[in-house]
Amino acid sequence: MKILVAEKVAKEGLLILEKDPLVELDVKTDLSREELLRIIDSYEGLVIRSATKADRELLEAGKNLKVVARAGVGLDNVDLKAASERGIIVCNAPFGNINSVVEHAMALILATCRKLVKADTSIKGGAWNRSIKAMELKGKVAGVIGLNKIGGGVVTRLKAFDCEVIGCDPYISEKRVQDLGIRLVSLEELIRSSDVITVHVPLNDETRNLIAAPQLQQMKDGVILVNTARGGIINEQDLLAALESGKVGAACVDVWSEEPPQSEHLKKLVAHERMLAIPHLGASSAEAQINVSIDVARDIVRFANEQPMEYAANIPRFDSSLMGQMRPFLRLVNIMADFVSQLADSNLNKVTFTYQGSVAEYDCSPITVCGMAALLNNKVEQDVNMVNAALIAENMGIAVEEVKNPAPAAFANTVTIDIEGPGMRRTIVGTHFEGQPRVVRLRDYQVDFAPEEHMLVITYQDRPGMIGKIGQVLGEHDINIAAMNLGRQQKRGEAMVILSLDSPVPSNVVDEIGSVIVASFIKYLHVLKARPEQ
Ligand SMILES: NC(=O)c1ccc[n+]([C@@H]2O[C@H](COP(=O)([O-])OP(=O)(O)OC[C@H]3O[C@@H](n4cnc5c(N)ncnc54)[C@H](O)[C@@H]3O)[C@@H](O)[C@H]2O)c1
Ligand SMILES: O=C(O)CC[C@@H](O)C(=O)O
Repeated sequence: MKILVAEKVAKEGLLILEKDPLVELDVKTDLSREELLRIIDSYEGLVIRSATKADRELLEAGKNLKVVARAGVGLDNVDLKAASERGIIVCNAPFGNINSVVEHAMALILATCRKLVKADTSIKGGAWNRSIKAMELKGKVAGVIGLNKIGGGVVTRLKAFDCEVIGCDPYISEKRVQDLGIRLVSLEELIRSSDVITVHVPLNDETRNLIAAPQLQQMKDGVILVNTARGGIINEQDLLAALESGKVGAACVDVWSEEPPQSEHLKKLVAHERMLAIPHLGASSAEAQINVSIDVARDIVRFANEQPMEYAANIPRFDSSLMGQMRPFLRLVNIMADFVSQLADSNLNKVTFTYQGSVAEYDCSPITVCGMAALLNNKVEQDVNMVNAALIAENMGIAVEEVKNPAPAAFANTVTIDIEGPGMRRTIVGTHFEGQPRVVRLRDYQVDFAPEEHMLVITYQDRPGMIGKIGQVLGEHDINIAAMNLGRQQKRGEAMVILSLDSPVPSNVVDEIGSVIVASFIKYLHVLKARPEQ
């Protein structure tokens, strides 16, 4: 798998990639956008930081791309929708640089309160200005917007400075707020009451311009504002105006809507005397760079080795503590979907995944998506995976339903896939027994077989000698039967036989068996997903 590392990442991660025999590594960190667009189609993986825009244009040019790894937290420079449509997995390193940014935010809050940069510039200019007045945090109100990883870390540090910390985050749990031990307030209240405001939310349509002229207007006179999250969350033009009017006492910005800042208003903002301007250095500690580089490298190696990735952002995944328990169901549903999709010869209108037993107590969406991917892979030209399965089903007008029933049934846990199309319905029920996937119902027949790579499914009118005839035809063509399962509802009624074979069954042999026993249905299935795991 050819991987392009397009931005500088720490050597610790590169070493991990170099060591993996399945990875071929190219480190090219000085490419222009045009050069990158020209060569990207020869790579299956791309590693970036925040400077490379993995937008639709780049992802479309990367015809062979399978994974884009962002060595850092923010995914705002990656078009997740475009990646998902193309089945490209996007992963990041959501934890590796958190501590670095938390400490950075604290350093900037303190440096701004203490006017340290002004003091430094003044003494370096030969002055001895002891009239520079700082503001203490003690006794002040510090407002933290966004209370998860970085915001939460900033809250804990701020509390050590004896200030009242208040926070705003409409999506955080009560438990998290209790653990942080702060007062949760509305954005309006935070804005009105805080002496210092620090921003830690992602940049998206909801948070772009979260703080603009109307909010700045409601703030306390002389408020201190710090943004280490993303440029654009605080409207930069409005911030400049508020600094100029004196409404904002001082500001510190680490992240910019344009990096590096080029436009006139940004240059003016950078140059403002009460602005501490930083060139996006939140994650630039030695420790953070090693962490994120290792995190993305490990995920790429997992991907190359067909192991579940830890930090894939556009694949539904289990909590890592559940992975061991749930992985057998992924294999089971993969095999069942591969099997049953080959029994359906018309378009699909609806697919229902039913989970019965204790498995239904968990989030089953990763199993459903995995099953949909296996189903659709047999139906469409495009390569379908867990990233694009839901989108492709939606585009094809296939309704996907998930039903969960935790009540115990005959088997500890079962998965049922019902597929429906015009005048067609197929049902398969599976479980795993002693660690092996088994099919326990097909249509309305109770069966019990372990799916294998080569299988024959036949229904016919039950009468003596039929099994012998099937065996004879297969024998004449040197096809060995590995296992046989017979399902029947009543004596001499319709019977279903499912054969596992050691080799493929050519279509002329299928036709011959069909005519010898006058089969009402016969189909050879090549169940690729049932191949033994490596
Ligand atoms: N300066 C840097 O170098 C650097 C490095 C890493 C991350 N970051 C940025 O820091 C920010 C925070 O990162 P994180 O890892 O803590 O993210 P996170 O996803 O862990 O937390 C974000 C929090 O913001 C909350 N939120 C979302 N919308 C909100 C809204 N409208 N109002 C209030 N809260 C809202 C979410 O509920 C969540 O709790 C991101 O923008 C990220 O890109 C910057
Ligand atoms: O790559 C960087 O240094 C910036 C990273 C940071 O903004 C992030 O989102 O993790």
